[in-house]
Amino acid sequence: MSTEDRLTIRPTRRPLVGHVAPPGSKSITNRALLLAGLARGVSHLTGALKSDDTRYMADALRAMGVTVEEPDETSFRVTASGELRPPAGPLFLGNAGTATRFLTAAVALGRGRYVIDGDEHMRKRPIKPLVDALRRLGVEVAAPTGCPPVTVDATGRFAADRVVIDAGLSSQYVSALLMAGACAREPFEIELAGSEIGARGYIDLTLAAMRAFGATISQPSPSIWRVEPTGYAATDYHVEPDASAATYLWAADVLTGGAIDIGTPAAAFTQPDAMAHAVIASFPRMPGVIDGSQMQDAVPTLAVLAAFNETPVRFVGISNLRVKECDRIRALSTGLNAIRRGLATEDGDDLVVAADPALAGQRLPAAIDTFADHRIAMSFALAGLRIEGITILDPNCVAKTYPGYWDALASLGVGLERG
Ligand SMILES: O=C(O)C1=C[C@@H](OP(=O)(O)O)[C@@H](O)[C@H](O)C1
Ligand SMILES: C=C(OP(=O)(O)O)C(=O)O
Repeated sequence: MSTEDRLTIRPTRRPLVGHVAPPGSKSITNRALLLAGLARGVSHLTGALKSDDTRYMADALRAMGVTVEEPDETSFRVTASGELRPPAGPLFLGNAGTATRFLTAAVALGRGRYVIDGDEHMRKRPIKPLVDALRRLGVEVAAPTGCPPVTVDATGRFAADRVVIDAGLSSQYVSALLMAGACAREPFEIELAGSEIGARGYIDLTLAAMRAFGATISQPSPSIWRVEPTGYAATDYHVEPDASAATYLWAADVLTGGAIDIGTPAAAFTQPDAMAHAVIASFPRMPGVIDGSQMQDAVPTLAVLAAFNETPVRFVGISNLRVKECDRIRALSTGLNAIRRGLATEDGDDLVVAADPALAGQRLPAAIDTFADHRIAMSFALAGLRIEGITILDPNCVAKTYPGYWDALASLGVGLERG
């Protein structure tokens, strides 16, 4: 392993104080990029995230004939014809779940062959429910493993005007169908199989972005959405900061008794992970049971914070953390137990964190395997603020959604040692 592949955090002896703005929201940037790519005309996106996940989306759109320019570090100018042309080769989307799922549905209304592929992690993340739904809509789709690569042979239309989808594994399947739906020829209905869906807030983000690009959606019942066949209108769109990224800064603040100003009040976020702010604010008296289903990407942050809580915390409603960038329940229990054996237990799909405020100030050398998962890297860095000897392996994986994370910690005075 090269020295670039490990980063040791030096515990901070003083409260972290300063101003650090999280980057633009990954979820909203990738929605806005796609919708701008499906619109006819020129859209300007500001406040956007530039990271691996959004680069994969932008490059995929470019490969399909959309002009995506980058006037500055937080803006995109997207010029599109309203059609995604078949690319010359497979679209490689790394481990970007949003780009992979959203594009799979969007290209199903293109004309020709599109191959959606990703890295070895993405090739283990399920997409079968979305593929099956597209097949029921008459689209020729093949995904032999139930995960990418996905080959779509599209004819420009859906053969049916409604589809039922099981979104138990990922809400992104519903968001993908909703965004594609406005480009169908007829009004299009999407119904959830079962009323449960993790992180419904992501569907609300999708609807808000679609409406900003001119779509009309109604909701005849909590589990049915009707999308009118309006297509999309190019527009100027501002992306709010990333709430999941904000959770690390909120947690760093309470862990060090600091005063970190992230520039956006928690109540101003529209993303689901902003719900984690109230839980973080309750530290060191976090609740005994935390339902992570509606703020899934914040669970790694909360789980590492829980290690320093006054009382144990059980995380429930998190089963689909097993099919994120890695099996996050396993990665969290592995990392916490590497710090101190017995600190975390997997109980079925629950994660139980045995809190121990006395961890703070100790030297407990641990090399944290991040499993190439940005959120595992970013959350375990929080442990390093209070415990001496925490080394993050593969720290550059934060580039998926927050390339400036280590610089942000350094700007607050956190000591970081490469190698
Ligand atoms: O729609 C979105 O932008 C997202 C939905 C969630 O995924 P699932 O719907 O797969 O749970 C979340 O974990 C992911 O980071 C972003
Ligand atoms: C689950 C995540 O990402 P995605 O599904 O978009 O790859 C995440 O960012 O935590």
